[in-house]
Amino acid sequence: QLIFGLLTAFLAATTAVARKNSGKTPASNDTSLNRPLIHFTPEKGWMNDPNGLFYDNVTDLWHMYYQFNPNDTVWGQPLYWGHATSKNLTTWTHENIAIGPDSDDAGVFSGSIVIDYNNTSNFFNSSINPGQRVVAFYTYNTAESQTQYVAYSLDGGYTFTKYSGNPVLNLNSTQFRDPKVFWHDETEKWIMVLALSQEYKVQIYSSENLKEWELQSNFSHHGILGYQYECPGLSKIPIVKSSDSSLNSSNSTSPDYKWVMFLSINPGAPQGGSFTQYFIGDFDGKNFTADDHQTRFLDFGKDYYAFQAFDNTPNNDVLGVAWASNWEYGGFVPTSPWRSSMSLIRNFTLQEYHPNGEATELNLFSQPVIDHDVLNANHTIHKGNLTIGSGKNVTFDFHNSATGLVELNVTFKVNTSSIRPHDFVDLSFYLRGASDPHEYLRLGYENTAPAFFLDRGNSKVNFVSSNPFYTDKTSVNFLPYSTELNTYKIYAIADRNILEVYLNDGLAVSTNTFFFTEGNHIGSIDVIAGIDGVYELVDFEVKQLSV
Ligand SMILES: OC[C@H](O)[C@H](O)CO[C@]1(CO)O[C@H](CO)[C@@H](O)[C@@H]1O
Repeated sequence: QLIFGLLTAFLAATTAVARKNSGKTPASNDTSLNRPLIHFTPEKGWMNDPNGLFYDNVTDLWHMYYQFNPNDTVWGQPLYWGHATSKNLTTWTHENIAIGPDSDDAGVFSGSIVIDYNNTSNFFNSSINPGQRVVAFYTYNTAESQTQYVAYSLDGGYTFTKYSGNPVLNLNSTQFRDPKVFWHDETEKWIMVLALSQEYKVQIYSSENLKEWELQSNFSHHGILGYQYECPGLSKIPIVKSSDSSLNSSNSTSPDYKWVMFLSINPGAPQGGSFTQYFIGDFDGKNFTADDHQTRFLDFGKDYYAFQAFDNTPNNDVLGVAWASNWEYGGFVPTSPWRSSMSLIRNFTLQEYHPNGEATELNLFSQPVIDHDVLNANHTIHKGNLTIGSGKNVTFDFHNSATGLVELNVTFKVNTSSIRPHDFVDLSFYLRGASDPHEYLRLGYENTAPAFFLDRGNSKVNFVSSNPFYTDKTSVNFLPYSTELNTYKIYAIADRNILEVYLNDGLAVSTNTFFFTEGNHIGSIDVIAGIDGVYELVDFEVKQLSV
C-alpha cells in the first residue's frame, strides 16, 4: 500500500514538471511558438516606433531603441525607450530600458541619436571616445505638452543623463514631436527635422551645439496628409546604376546622390491606417525642395510604419527599419506576451526605372539586410527552367520539421503570346502551414492586371476573419524586371508571423503580418498557374532557415 502511494505521488510530480518545462504546451494565450526568429520583438509588453538608431564603430555594435510599454501589450504610459543591440542586424540582444519618464502619466516618445564626435555639445570630456559621444533627442509627452528633450550617454548608449537645460524646443503644443537629428556636412551644422503633426508641417531646425536650435523652414502640405504627420526623416541617398543597362543615363553631370524626406501618416493611409511615404529632392541646409509632386510609398504593405534611418553607419550607407504593424489593428493582433515586431533592416539606394513603356523615374530600391552566416539553411530546393502547368507542382515540402523561417527567391518568365486578354492568368505560390495546410499565404502575379498580389486571409485564427481593419488582400502593379526577356523577380521571406516581399530587386516592397494557429509554421509551397504553358520558373530557390 505504502509503495503504491509513493509511486503515485512520484508520477504526479513528474507529470507536473514535464508540463511546466515542455514549453510546447503554451499557457492560456501565450503564442510564443509564433514569435518571429529574426524580426526583433520585445521579450514582453507593447512596442511601436524604432528610435535612436545608430552604429557604434568603436565596438562594431548596432543599437536600436524602441517605444516600449513593459506593463501591458497595448500602448500606454509610462512609456519608455526599450533597447536592443546587434552585431549583425539579424539577431538581437535585449538590453535594459534606456530612458524613462519622470512620472507615470508621461512618455519618452520617439526620437533619434547622433554621435557628437567633436563634442560640440560639451557634454563629454576626453575620457569618452569620440565614436561613443552618444546624444539622444526625444519628445517628452505629457497631457499638457510635447516638448523636445536632449539626453547624453557616458557609457556608449546604455544609460543616459537628461540635459539640465531641457526642453531645448517648446512651442506650447501637444502635437510637436519625433525629432530626427543628423550632421549636415555641407553647412557644418546639426539639422533637426520633426513634425508639427496636425499643421501638416515638417519643421527644419539647425544648431551648432545640439542645445540651441534655430528654425530654418517648414516642409508643409506635401503628399498624403491623412490625420497627421509623424516621424519625419531626411537622408542623403546615393544614386546607383540600374541593373537595366538601357536605363543608365549617360550624362555624367547627373549627381551621385539626392536627398530623401521620409514621412509617416497615421491614420489616413491609402491602404488603411498607417504608412510611410517619401519625397526625392534637394536639401541646402535650410530648405528641402522636392523634385516633383510625386507621393512615393516606402512600402506597399499594411505593416511598415514610423521608418527611421540609422546614424553613423559605415560608408554612410542608408540603412533603416520600420515598426512592422499598423495602428488601426496593432493593439489587437493575437500574440502574447508581446505585441509587434520590427521589419528587417533595409539598405536603401536610388535607381532609375521604367514605370511604363515610356517614362524613366528615380525610385528608392530596398535590399533586406540578413547575415546568412548566423543562420543555418537546413533545407534548400533549387530548380531552374520549370514550366508551370495548371496542374499542381509541390516544390517544397518540409512539414516534418518546419522552423517557420522560409526564403523564396524566384525569377519567372511570361509567355504572353498564348494569353487571351480576358483570361485571369495567375502564377500563384501557396505557402502552407505544416500541421494544417488549410492555413496558407497566397502570393503571386497576374498578367492581365498586371500586378503582384498577396492574400493573408486564409487562417483559422479568429482575429484574421473578425477584425475589419485587418484587410487580407493587397496588390501592387508589377512590370517586367527585364523587358526584353519578359522576366520578373520575387524575393519573399516569411518569419512565423510576418512576410516581407521584394519585387524586382527591391523596386517595390510589401510588408505584412499574418497569423496562423499556434505552431502551424510554413512547411510546404505549392506553385500553381491559372493556365498552361504561360509561366516558366527560370530560377526557383526555396530555403528553410533556422537561427
Ligand atoms: O500622440 C501619439 C499618437 O498616438 C500617434 O499616433 C503615435 O505616435 C507615434 C507614431 O507611431 O508613436 C510615438 C508615441 O509612442 C510618437 O512619438 C509617434 O508620433
